[in-house]
Amino acid sequence: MVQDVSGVGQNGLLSTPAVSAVVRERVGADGSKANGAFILTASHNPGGPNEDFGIKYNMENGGPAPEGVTDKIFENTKTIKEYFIAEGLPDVDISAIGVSSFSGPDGQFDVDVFDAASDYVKLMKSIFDFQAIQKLIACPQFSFCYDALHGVAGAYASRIFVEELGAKESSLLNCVPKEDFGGGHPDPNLTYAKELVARMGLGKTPDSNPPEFGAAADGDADRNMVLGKRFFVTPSDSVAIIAANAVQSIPYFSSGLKGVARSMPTSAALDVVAKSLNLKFFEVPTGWKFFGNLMDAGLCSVCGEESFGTGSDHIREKDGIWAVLAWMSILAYKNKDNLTSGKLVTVEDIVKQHWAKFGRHYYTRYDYENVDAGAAKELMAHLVKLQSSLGEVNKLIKGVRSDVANVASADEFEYKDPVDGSVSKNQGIRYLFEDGSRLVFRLSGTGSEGATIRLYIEQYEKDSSKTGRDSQEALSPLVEVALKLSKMQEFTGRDAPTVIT
Ligand SMILES: O=P(O)(O)OC[C@H]1O[C@H](O)[C@H](O)[C@@H](O)[C@@H]1O
Repeated sequence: MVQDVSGVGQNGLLSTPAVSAVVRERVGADGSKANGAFILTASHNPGGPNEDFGIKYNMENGGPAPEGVTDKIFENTKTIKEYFIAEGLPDVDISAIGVSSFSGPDGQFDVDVFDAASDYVKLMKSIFDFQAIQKLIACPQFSFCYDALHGVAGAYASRIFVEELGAKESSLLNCVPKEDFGGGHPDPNLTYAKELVARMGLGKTPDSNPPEFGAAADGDADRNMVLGKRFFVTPSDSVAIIAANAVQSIPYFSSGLKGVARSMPTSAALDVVAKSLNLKFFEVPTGWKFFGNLMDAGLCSVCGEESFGTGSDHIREKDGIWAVLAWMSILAYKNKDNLTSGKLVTVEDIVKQHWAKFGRHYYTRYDYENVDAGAAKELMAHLVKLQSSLGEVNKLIKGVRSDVANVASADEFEYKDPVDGSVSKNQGIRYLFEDGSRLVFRLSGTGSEGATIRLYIEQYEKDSSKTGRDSQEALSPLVEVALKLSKMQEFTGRDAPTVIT
């Protein structure tokens, strides 16, 4: 949050006593005039007159608004006294491409309906080697299934996977976008993408011959889940594997990665890749907005979140279809010499080879949804209080599980943006163990009822002979410790999480 800011805003826009934001001009990236693009500036004076520096919020990059801007918008909403509703707006046929002109009270206005999928296909073709992916898809041993969960990804999936890359129509599952998502919950995870999970051989009554590669998207297609035959790839592993293979497999990255980034609760699998490849690395708070500044400053090429978001600097949001094309590119590259004969390198092989080289981060997330908001706050306060006496914490841990390492440090995650200097506090409670394990507790910022407590559990295993365990089993000692430490049941009344991923 920006503090101690001097100056008075102009035009009355986004101007508060605490922060002044000035609409300078509407300009495009190349300096040309552009509609609806704002460059907001605020001056920041943290340490006295000599340390004054400007903060530039570049809102035309298409990314989510940074905290400094949303905070100011929120402040301004408190002063709204009235709003107007336009009645009698003409209907626009959004199924027909072209410009429709209307006359309004202020004269003629145009509505331009364009085909976003064509623009997107063009962009993807400039990033990936479509010919290499076509060859993979044409290979008789390869099979693929894509589940759009009746979200918007369906429209893009048939254009890209079927029309451009030659996949069979039958590869597409739930790819007709529906307003009600066909009655399902369009969340690409093992709980909600049930049909895909079963088809990939991971359900209770699995298909007998699952495809080699499966993927799902959420309702607005910005998130993704990647699956192999009877195999789940955690989002944390997915971003690490994409980063490790990007330069060889994806033409867009052929000259190297500028850097990589992950959100704090995402596992440290990416950190290990960054270290080994000597890449710039950033750990940011949860929320895609934090990646945008890094990308605009040329510091980050690939990033990801445990919440099934993966992306790159081709845009300023996560991109579910991009992630699937990235995986297809890796599969195409790894199989380029055995598409006509021999056994395919599978998704599972790629992940296991990655673990053998970099070690494995066992990882799971427990969600406690719709918990009483007061109880959730108390639980978090309890965990913060505990952080001041690590001796007591370690005694407690040993009483629960003597095989769990000691906590080496504990804090509330705080981030200072390296580009604009803004500081984001209280971004999750961390307990960091001597063996590299982590427990992270956060309150969800997106839950719709009561509070959602998220508990992230992670353990690093470097010994390649021990990377093949079931993750829930490997993590069970740490889970036990986390539940006792947080007094989860005492505070929330819950003896089990709502969702485990
Ligand atoms: O706060 P949570 O419920 O964990 O949600 C966190 C997620 O919220 C949104 O979906 C953002 O776009 C993601 O970037 C973020 O990871």
